[in-house]
Amino acid sequence: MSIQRLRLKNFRNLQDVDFHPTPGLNFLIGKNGSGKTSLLEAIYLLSLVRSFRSKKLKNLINHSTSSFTVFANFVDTEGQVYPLGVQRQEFSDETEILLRGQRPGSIAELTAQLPVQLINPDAFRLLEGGPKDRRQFIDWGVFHVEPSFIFVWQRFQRALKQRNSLLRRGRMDPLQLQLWEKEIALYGEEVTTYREGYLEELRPIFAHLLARLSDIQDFRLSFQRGWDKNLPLLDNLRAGREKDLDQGFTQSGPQRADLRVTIEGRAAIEVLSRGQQKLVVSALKLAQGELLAKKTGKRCIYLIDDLPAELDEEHRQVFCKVLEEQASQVFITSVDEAALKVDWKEPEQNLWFHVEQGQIRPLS
Ligand SMILES: Nc1ncnc2c1ncn2[C@@H]1O[C@H](COP(=O)(O)OP(=O)(O)OP(=O)(O)O)[C@@H](O)[C@H]1O
Repeated sequence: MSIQRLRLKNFRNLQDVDFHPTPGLNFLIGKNGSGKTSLLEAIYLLSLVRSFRSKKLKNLINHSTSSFTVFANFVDTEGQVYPLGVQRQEFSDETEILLRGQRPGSIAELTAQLPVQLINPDAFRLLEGGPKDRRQFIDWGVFHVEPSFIFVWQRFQRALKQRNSLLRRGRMDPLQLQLWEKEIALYGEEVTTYREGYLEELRPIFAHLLARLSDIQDFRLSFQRGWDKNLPLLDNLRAGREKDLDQGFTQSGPQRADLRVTIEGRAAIEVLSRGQQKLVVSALKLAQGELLAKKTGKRCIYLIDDLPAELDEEHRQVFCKVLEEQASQVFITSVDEAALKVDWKEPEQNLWFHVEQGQIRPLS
Protein backbone atom coordinates (compact mmCIF):
# COMPACT_ATOMS: atom_id res chain seq x y z
CA MET A 1 0.00 0.00 0.00
CA SER A 2 1.20 3.49 -0.67
CA ILE A 3 -0.06 7.02 -0.92
CA GLN A 4 0.23 8.49 -4.36
CA ARG A 5 -1.15 11.92 -3.59
CA LEU A 6 -2.09 13.66 -0.36
CA ARG A 7 -4.18 16.82 -0.22
CA LEU A 8 -4.66 18.69 3.01
CA LYS A 9 -6.89 21.63 3.76
CA ASN A 10 -6.64 23.41 7.09
CA PHE A 11 -5.08 20.49 8.91
CA ARG A 12 -3.20 22.09 11.83
CA ASN A 13 -0.71 24.50 10.21
CA LEU A 14 -0.91 22.68 6.85
CA GLN A 15 -3.50 24.93 5.29
CA ASP A 16 -3.20 24.00 1.66
CA VAL A 17 -0.94 21.09 0.76
CA ASP A 18 -0.81 19.03 -2.42
CA PHE A 19 1.88 16.43 -1.85
CA HIS A 20 3.07 13.74 -4.28
CA PRO A 21 5.26 11.26 -2.39
CA THR A 22 7.25 8.37 -3.84
CA PRO A 23 6.20 4.78 -2.98
CA GLY A 24 9.68 4.44 -1.42
CA LEU A 25 11.43 6.70 1.06
CA ASN A 26 10.20 10.24 1.63
CA PHE A 27 12.27 12.63 3.73
CA LEU A 28 10.63 15.62 5.35
CA ILE A 29 13.17 18.13 6.55
CA GLY A 30 12.24 21.28 8.42
CA LYS A 31 12.68 23.40 11.50
CA ASN A 32 10.80 22.86 14.75
CA GLY A 33 7.15 23.77 14.32
CA SER A 34 7.25 23.69 10.52
CA GLY A 35 4.57 20.97 10.17
CA LYS A 36 6.48 17.68 9.75
CA THR A 37 4.71 15.77 12.51
CA SER A 38 1.38 17.19 11.35
CA LEU A 39 1.94 15.59 7.96
CA LEU A 40 2.56 12.19 9.59
CA GLU A 41 -0.50 12.78 11.74
CA ALA A 42 -2.64 13.34 8.63
CA ILE A 43 -1.52 9.99 7.14
CA TYR A 44 -2.13 8.24 10.48
CA LEU A 45 -5.60 9.77 10.57
CA LEU A 46 -6.42 8.26 7.18
CA SER A 47 -5.75 4.80 8.56
CA LEU A 48 -7.24 5.02 12.04
CA VAL A 49 -9.45 8.13 12.06
CA ARG A 50 -7.68 9.31 15.19
CA SER A 51 -4.60 11.27 16.06
CA PHE A 52 -1.54 10.05 17.93
CA ARG A 53 -1.28 13.28 19.89
CA SER A 54 -4.75 14.79 20.33
CA LYS A 55 -7.78 13.12 21.87
CA LYS A 56 -10.18 15.34 19.96
CA LEU A 57 -10.10 15.58 16.20
CA LYS A 58 -11.44 19.12 16.49
CA ASN A 59 -8.00 20.16 17.74
CA LEU A 60 -6.57 19.29 14.35
CA ILE A 61 -8.65 21.98 12.61
CA ASN A 62 -6.54 25.00 11.72
CA HIS A 63 -7.23 27.69 14.30
CA SER A 64 -8.36 30.20 11.70
CA THR A 65 -11.03 27.94 10.19
CA SER A 66 -13.85 25.57 11.16
CA SER A 67 -13.06 22.34 9.29
CA PHE A 68 -10.23 20.26 7.91
CA THR A 69 -10.02 17.83 4.99
CA VAL A 70 -7.46 15.10 4.46
CA PHE A 71 -7.72 13.46 1.08
CA ALA A 72 -5.52 10.80 -0.49
CA ASN A 73 -5.22 8.62 -3.53
CA PHE A 74 -3.78 5.35 -2.35
CA VAL A 75 -2.51 2.35 -4.26
CA ASP A 76 -3.57 -1.12 -3.12
CA THR A 77 -1.70 -4.43 -3.51
CA GLU A 78 -3.12 -4.93 -7.03
CA GLY A 79 -1.86 -1.52 -8.10
CA GLN A 80 -5.39 -0.05 -8.19
CA VAL A 81 -5.69 3.58 -7.14
CA TYR A 82 -8.52 4.55 -4.78
CA PRO A 83 -9.65 7.80 -3.18
CA LEU A 84 -9.96 8.16 0.57
CA GLY A 85 -11.05 11.29 2.42
CA VAL A 86 -11.63 12.33 6.02
CA GLN A 87 -13.32 15.58 6.91
CA ARG A 88 -14.16 17.14 10.25
CA GLN A 89 -16.27 20.21 10.99
CA GLU A 90 -15.91 22.14 14.20
CA PHE A 91 -19.62 22.22 15.00
CA SER A 92 -20.44 18.62 14.26
CA ASP A 93 -19.74 15.50 16.28
CA GLU A 94 -19.39 13.40 13.17
CA THR A 95 -16.30 12.72 11.14
CA GLU A 96 -17.09 12.22 7.50
CA ILE A 97 -15.18 9.41 5.83
CA LEU A 98 -15.34 8.41 2.21
CA LEU A 99 -13.52 5.31 0.99
CA ARG A 100 -13.82 4.71 -2.76
CA GLY A 101 -16.70 7.17 -2.78
CA GLN A 102 -18.65 5.38 -0.04
CA ARG A 103 -18.93 5.49 3.73
CA PRO A 104 -17.00 2.51 5.11
CA GLY A 105 -18.98 0.10 7.32
CA SER A 106 -16.45 0.53 10.12
CA ILE A 107 -13.09 2.11 10.89
CA ALA A 108 -11.64 -1.41 10.93
CA GLU A 109 -12.45 -1.60 7.22
CA LEU A 110 -10.39 1.51 6.64
CA THR A 111 -7.51 0.34 8.82
CA ALA A 112 -7.39 -2.96 6.96
CA GLN A 113 -7.04 -1.05 3.69
CA LEU A 114 -4.24 1.18 4.85
CA PRO A 115 -2.03 -0.35 7.55
CA VAL A 116 0.21 2.27 9.13
CA GLN A 117 3.06 1.84 11.62
CA LEU A 118 4.23 4.80 13.64
CA ILE A 119 7.69 5.08 15.19
CA ASN A 120 7.82 8.23 17.31
CA PRO A 121 8.70 9.05 20.94
CA ASP A 122 5.36 7.50 22.02
CA ALA A 123 6.52 4.18 20.58
CA PHE A 124 8.73 3.81 23.67
CA ARG A 125 5.50 3.05 25.51
CA LEU A 126 5.80 -0.45 24.09
CA LEU A 127 8.59 -0.99 26.62
CA GLU A 128 7.91 1.52 29.37
CA GLY A 129 4.10 1.73 29.25
CA GLY A 130 1.52 -0.63 30.67
CA PRO A 131 0.39 -4.02 29.30
CA LYS A 132 -2.40 -2.32 27.33
CA ASP A 133 0.14 -0.81 24.92
CA ARG A 134 1.69 -4.22 24.34
CA ARG A 135 -1.69 -5.91 23.88
CA GLN A 136 -2.54 -3.27 21.29
CA PHE A 137 0.75 -4.02 19.56
CA ILE A 138 -0.02 -7.75 19.33
CA ASP A 139 -3.63 -7.18 18.34
CA TRP A 140 -2.63 -4.74 15.58
CA GLY A 141 -0.62 -7.57 14.05
CA VAL A 142 -3.23 -10.28 14.48
CA PHE A 143 -5.97 -8.02 13.15
CA HIS A 144 -4.06 -7.39 9.93
CA VAL A 145 -3.14 -11.01 9.22
CA GLU A 146 -6.19 -12.90 10.52
CA PRO A 147 -9.45 -11.58 9.02
CA SER A 148 -11.65 -13.44 11.55
CA PHE A 149 -9.80 -12.08 14.60
CA ILE A 150 -11.92 -8.92 14.83
CA PHE A 151 -15.12 -10.96 15.12
CA VAL A 152 -13.71 -13.17 17.89
CA TRP A 153 -12.18 -10.20 19.71
CA GLN A 154 -15.44 -8.23 19.63
CA ARG A 155 -17.39 -11.22 20.95
CA PHE A 156 -14.90 -11.63 23.76
CA GLN A 157 -15.07 -7.92 24.66
CA ARG A 158 -18.85 -7.97 24.69
CA ALA A 159 -19.03 -10.97 27.01
CA LEU A 160 -16.40 -9.49 29.32
CA LYS A 161 -18.34 -6.23 29.53
CA GLN A 162 -21.50 -8.12 30.45
CA ARG A 163 -19.80 -10.13 33.19
CA ASN A 164 -18.15 -6.99 34.59
CA SER A 165 -21.47 -5.22 34.61
CA LEU A 166 -23.04 -8.09 36.63
CA LEU A 167 -20.09 -8.01 39.03
CA ARG A 168 -20.37 -4.26 39.51
CA ARG A 169 -24.03 -4.53 40.34
CA GLY A 170 -23.02 -7.12 42.91
CA ARG A 171 -25.57 -9.55 41.58
CA MET A 172 -24.50 -13.14 41.32
CA ASP A 173 -27.29 -14.50 39.19
CA PRO A 174 -25.53 -17.84 38.61
CA LEU A 175 -27.30 -18.57 35.34
CA GLN A 176 -26.45 -15.26 33.74
CA LEU A 177 -22.94 -15.37 35.07
CA GLN A 178 -22.46 -18.87 33.70
CA LEU A 179 -23.68 -17.80 30.32
CA TRP A 180 -21.20 -14.94 29.99
CA GLU A 181 -18.38 -16.97 31.47
CA LYS A 182 -18.87 -19.63 28.81
CA GLU A 183 -18.81 -16.95 26.15
CA ILE A 184 -15.69 -15.29 27.62
CA ALA A 185 -13.95 -18.66 27.81
CA LEU A 186 -14.90 -19.64 24.26
CA TYR A 187 -13.79 -16.44 22.58
CA GLY A 188 -11.06 -15.63 25.12
CA GLU A 189 -9.25 -18.91 24.45
CA GLU A 190 -9.53 -18.21 20.74
CA VAL A 191 -8.16 -14.66 21.09
CA THR A 192 -5.22 -16.15 22.98
CA THR A 193 -4.57 -18.84 20.39
CA TYR A 194 -4.45 -16.13 17.72
CA ARG A 195 -2.08 -14.01 19.81
CA GLU A 196 0.24 -16.93 20.59
CA GLY A 197 0.32 -18.07 16.97
CA TYR A 198 1.08 -14.56 15.80
CA LEU A 199 3.95 -14.10 18.24
CA GLU A 200 5.38 -17.46 17.26
CA GLU A 201 5.74 -16.18 13.72
CA LEU A 202 6.90 -12.72 14.76
CA ARG A 203 9.78 -13.85 17.02
CA PRO A 204 12.25 -15.04 14.36
CA ILE A 205 11.60 -11.98 12.16
CA PHE A 206 12.12 -9.70 15.16
CA ALA A 207 15.31 -11.57 16.14
CA HIS A 208 16.71 -11.17 12.65
CA LEU A 209 15.92 -7.45 12.51
CA LEU A 210 17.25 -6.78 15.98
CA ALA A 211 20.51 -8.51 15.09
CA ARG A 212 20.78 -6.24 12.03
CA LEU A 213 20.02 -3.10 14.00
CA SER A 214 22.03 -3.70 17.16
CA ASP A 215 24.33 -6.05 19.02
CA ILE A 216 21.80 -6.67 21.80
CA GLN A 217 22.11 -10.31 22.84
CA ASP A 218 20.06 -12.77 24.78
CA PHE A 219 16.66 -11.09 24.57
CA ARG A 220 13.32 -12.83 24.99
CA LEU A 221 9.78 -11.98 24.03
CA SER A 222 7.58 -13.93 26.38
CA PHE A 223 3.84 -13.88 26.20
CA GLN A 224 1.71 -13.96 29.33
CA ARG A 225 -1.80 -14.87 28.41
CA GLY A 226 -3.46 -13.30 31.44
CA TRP A 227 -4.54 -16.29 33.50
CA ASP A 228 -3.15 -19.38 35.22
CA LYS A 229 -1.80 -21.47 32.37
CA ASN A 230 -2.49 -24.73 34.17
CA LEU A 231 -6.23 -24.16 34.03
CA PRO A 232 -8.71 -23.61 31.20
CA LEU A 233 -10.06 -20.05 31.20
CA LEU A 234 -13.54 -21.23 32.19
CA ASP A 235 -12.24 -22.90 35.36
CA ASN A 236 -10.25 -19.77 36.16
CA LEU A 237 -13.32 -17.60 35.87
CA ARG A 238 -15.38 -19.90 38.06
CA ALA A 239 -12.65 -20.14 40.68
CA GLY A 240 -12.23 -16.37 40.71
CA ARG A 241 -15.90 -15.42 41.12
CA GLU A 242 -15.75 -14.38 44.77
CA LYS A 243 -12.61 -12.31 44.31
CA ASP A 244 -13.97 -10.73 41.14
CA LEU A 245 -17.17 -9.82 42.94
CA ASP A 246 -15.12 -8.10 45.65
CA GLN A 247 -13.19 -6.07 43.08
CA GLY A 248 -16.15 -5.50 40.77
CA PHE A 249 -14.36 -6.68 37.62
CA THR A 250 -12.88 -9.78 35.99
CA GLN A 251 -9.30 -10.19 37.10
CA SER A 252 -8.04 -12.93 34.84
CA GLY A 253 -8.30 -13.51 31.12
CA PRO A 254 -6.92 -12.20 27.82
CA GLN A 255 -7.71 -8.61 28.94
CA ARG A 256 -4.74 -9.02 31.31
CA ALA A 257 -2.32 -10.46 28.75
CA ASP A 258 1.14 -8.97 28.39
CA LEU A 259 4.29 -9.29 26.37
CA ARG A 260 7.48 -9.23 28.41
CA VAL A 261 10.62 -8.07 26.63
CA THR A 262 13.67 -9.16 28.60
CA ILE A 263 17.42 -9.00 28.09
CA GLU A 264 19.39 -11.63 29.98
CA GLY A 265 16.33 -12.20 32.12
CA ARG A 266 15.87 -8.53 33.08
CA ALA A 267 13.14 -6.17 31.85
CA ALA A 268 14.46 -4.43 28.71
CA ILE A 269 13.43 -1.06 30.08
CA GLU A 270 15.77 -1.55 33.07
CA VAL A 271 18.91 -2.42 31.10
CA LEU A 272 18.80 -0.74 27.71
CA SER A 273 19.94 2.77 26.86
CA ARG A 274 17.44 5.11 25.22
CA GLY A 275 19.00 4.52 21.80
CA GLN A 276 18.90 0.75 22.27
CA GLN A 277 15.26 0.98 23.34
CA LYS A 278 14.50 2.83 20.13
CA LEU A 279 16.16 0.05 18.14
CA VAL A 280 14.19 -2.67 19.96
CA VAL A 281 10.89 -0.86 19.47
CA SER A 282 11.71 -0.21 15.82
CA ALA A 283 12.67 -3.86 15.27
CA LEU A 284 9.32 -4.91 16.77
CA LYS A 285 7.38 -2.60 14.47
CA LEU A 286 9.41 -3.42 11.38
CA ALA A 287 8.94 -7.12 12.17
CA GLN A 288 5.17 -6.58 12.16
CA GLY A 289 5.43 -5.00 8.72
CA GLU A 290 7.50 -7.89 7.39
CA LEU A 291 5.12 -10.48 8.75
CA LEU A 292 2.18 -8.62 7.28
CA ALA A 293 3.85 -8.60 3.86
CA LYS A 294 4.76 -12.29 4.14
CA LYS A 295 1.23 -13.37 5.09
CA THR A 296 -0.93 -11.03 3.02
CA GLY A 297 1.25 -9.34 0.41
CA LYS A 298 0.29 -5.97 1.95
CA ARG A 299 3.02 -3.52 2.82
CA CYS A 300 2.33 -1.11 5.61
CA ILE A 301 3.26 2.56 5.50
CA TYR A 302 5.91 3.60 8.03
CA LEU A 303 5.78 6.99 9.69
CA ILE A 304 9.05 7.73 11.45
CA ASP A 305 9.15 10.96 13.39
CA ASP A 306 12.61 12.36 14.06
CA LEU A 307 14.55 9.32 12.92
CA PRO A 308 17.99 10.60 14.02
CA ALA A 309 16.88 11.29 17.62
CA GLU A 310 18.67 9.07 20.17
CA LEU A 311 20.79 7.30 17.51
CA ASP A 312 24.51 7.69 16.81
CA GLU A 313 25.77 7.80 13.24
CA GLU A 314 26.49 4.09 12.99
CA HIS A 315 23.01 3.11 14.15
CA ARG A 316 21.36 5.76 11.98
CA GLN A 317 23.14 4.26 8.98
CA VAL A 318 22.06 0.72 9.72
CA PHE A 319 18.48 1.78 10.56
CA CYS A 320 18.23 3.57 7.22
CA LYS A 321 19.61 0.53 5.37
CA VAL A 322 17.03 -1.72 7.02
CA LEU A 323 14.26 0.71 6.07
CA GLU A 324 15.44 0.71 2.48
CA GLU A 325 15.15 -3.10 2.41
CA GLN A 326 11.54 -3.05 3.57
CA ALA A 327 10.28 -2.04 0.11
CA SER A 328 7.55 -0.09 1.88
CA GLN A 329 6.49 3.51 1.66
CA VAL A 330 8.24 5.40 4.43
CA PHE A 331 7.87 8.98 5.65
CA ILE A 332 10.85 10.12 7.70
CA THR A 333 11.10 13.48 9.45
CA SER A 334 14.18 15.26 10.72
CA VAL A 335 15.26 18.78 11.58
CA ASP A 336 18.69 17.97 10.24
CA GLU A 337 19.16 16.96 6.63
CA ALA A 338 22.82 16.03 7.15
CA ALA A 339 21.87 13.41 9.76
CA LEU A 340 20.10 11.44 7.01
CA LYS A 341 22.82 11.70 4.42
CA VAL A 342 23.47 8.01 4.39
CA ASP A 343 25.08 5.77 1.82
CA TRP A 344 21.70 4.96 0.21
CA LYS A 345 21.62 2.03 -2.19
CA GLU A 346 19.31 3.71 -4.65
CA PRO A 347 19.38 7.42 -3.83
CA GLU A 348 17.56 8.33 -7.03
CA GLN A 349 14.46 6.50 -5.70
CA ASN A 350 14.27 8.70 -2.61
CA LEU A 351 12.42 11.99 -2.48
CA TRP A 352 13.46 14.86 -0.23
CA PHE A 353 11.09 17.62 0.84
CA HIS A 354 11.48 20.82 2.74
CA VAL A 355 8.71 21.66 5.20
CA GLU A 356 8.47 25.34 6.04
CA GLN A 357 5.60 27.16 7.70
CA GLY A 358 3.08 24.58 6.58
CA GLN A 359 4.34 24.38 2.99
CA ILE A 360 5.96 21.28 1.49
CA ARG A 361 8.35 21.70 -1.41
CA PRO A 362 10.88 19.42 -3.09
CA LEU A 363 14.28 20.01 -1.56
CA SER A 364 16.69 21.29 -4.16
N1 LIG B 1 -4.94 23.48 15.14
C1 LIG B 1 -3.85 24.18 14.76
N2 LIG B 1 -3.97 25.25 13.92
C2 LIG B 1 -2.88 25.94 13.51
N3 LIG B 1 -1.63 25.62 13.86
C3 LIG B 1 -1.45 24.57 14.70
C4 LIG B 1 -2.55 23.80 15.17
N4 LIG B 1 -2.07 22.82 15.98
C5 LIG B 1 -0.73 22.99 16.00
N5 LIG B 1 -0.36 24.04 15.23
C6 LIG B 1 1.00 24.51 14.93
O1 LIG B 1 1.50 23.77 13.84
C7 LIG B 1 2.90 23.83 13.84
C8 LIG B 1 3.46 22.50 13.34
O2 LIG B 1 3.58 21.56 14.39
P1 LIG B 1 4.33 20.16 14.14
O3 LIG B 1 4.27 19.47 15.43
O4 LIG B 1 3.77 19.52 12.95
O5 LIG B 1 5.81 20.67 13.84
P2 LIG B 1 7.13 19.82 13.55
O6 LIG B 1 7.67 20.31 12.24
O7 LIG B 1 6.88 18.37 13.68
O8 LIG B 1 8.06 20.32 14.74
P3 LIG B 1 9.17 19.56 15.65
O9 LIG B 1 10.39 19.42 14.79
O10 LIG B 1 9.38 20.53 16.76
O11 LIG B 1 8.60 18.27 16.10
C9 LIG B 1 3.32 24.24 15.24
O12 LIG B 1 3.85 25.55 15.16
C10 LIG B 1 2.03 24.26 16.01
O13 LIG B 1 1.98 25.27 16.97
